[in-house]
Amino acid sequence: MDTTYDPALAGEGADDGQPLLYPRIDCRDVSVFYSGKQAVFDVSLPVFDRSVTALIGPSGCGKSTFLRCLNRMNDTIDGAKVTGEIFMDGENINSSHIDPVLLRSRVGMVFQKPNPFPKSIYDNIAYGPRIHGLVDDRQELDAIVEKSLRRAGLWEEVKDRLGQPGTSLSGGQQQRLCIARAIAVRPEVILMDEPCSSLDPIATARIEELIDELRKRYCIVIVTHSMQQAARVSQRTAFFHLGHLVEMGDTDQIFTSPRERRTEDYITGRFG
Ligand SMILES: Nc1ncnc2c1ncn2[C@@H]1O[C@H](COP(=O)(O)OP(=O)(O)OP(=O)(O)O)[C@@H](O)[C@H]1O
Repeated sequence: MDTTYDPALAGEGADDGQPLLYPRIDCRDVSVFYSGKQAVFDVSLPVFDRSVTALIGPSGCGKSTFLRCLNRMNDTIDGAKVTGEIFMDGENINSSHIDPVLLRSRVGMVFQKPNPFPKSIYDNIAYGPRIHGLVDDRQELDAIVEKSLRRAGLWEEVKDRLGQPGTSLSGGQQQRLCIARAIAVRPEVILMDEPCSSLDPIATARIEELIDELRKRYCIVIVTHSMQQAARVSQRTAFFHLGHLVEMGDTDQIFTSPRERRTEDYITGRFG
């Protein structure tokens, strides 16, 4: 499928029966500094809707730092400064009138290590919809909890133990719980920072299947150390090196015929 970025198509549906593919997020000249030291350099890239974008590159190249720009998580880091523009549905998310807490409900995040709240399975999911005022009564809340757990592929495993602590689940189940928690507040975008790095191969395969299912509804951006994972789950791949975006393209193209020598060297294991 051709996903070449065309600003003229932004916000328009495809007319060929293919999934809607337009930039949900458009990053322009994004740089990040930690206490004045630059970690990300002038990165411009589109992030398409209803698809998975993988950020790959050697350790320390700025993948996680860049990911955190997309929901302003760098705001929470002392000394971090972000410049450039990030448009989401045409609005610059760094504008002073954007409420970062609301933004983070639209742009959910799943971390490396599953981090369920010290609450029941039910309350892990119910917490977000409650504080964001998304529900009027218990019935509606029950429905959101069930729907989110179903979408995260966890419902059948936990429906009879919703009152038990989220931390009583296995690592893979906890990660699916965290994904369900992100989904519960009806995000448009889901950011995942190495979501499988603490999981065994079976739990990893389960999360990868889930990501593939979720991409039909959401815009997903994933940081991964695993090139195999990027190749399996993503449709677009961005390769970072030393804080620079070296190359971005359709995942097939990046892995079979990269344009840049540095990308080729990385994916063929010559460095990294
Ligand atoms: N909170 C921070 N304070 C200061 N420097 C930071 C901070 N977080 C990251 N950095 C620096 O920014 C650069 C990019 O780090 P980042 O974690 O984004 O890279 P990464 O590609 O995600 O690495 P990894 O794959 O190892 O997780 C590194 O030089 C790192 O040391």
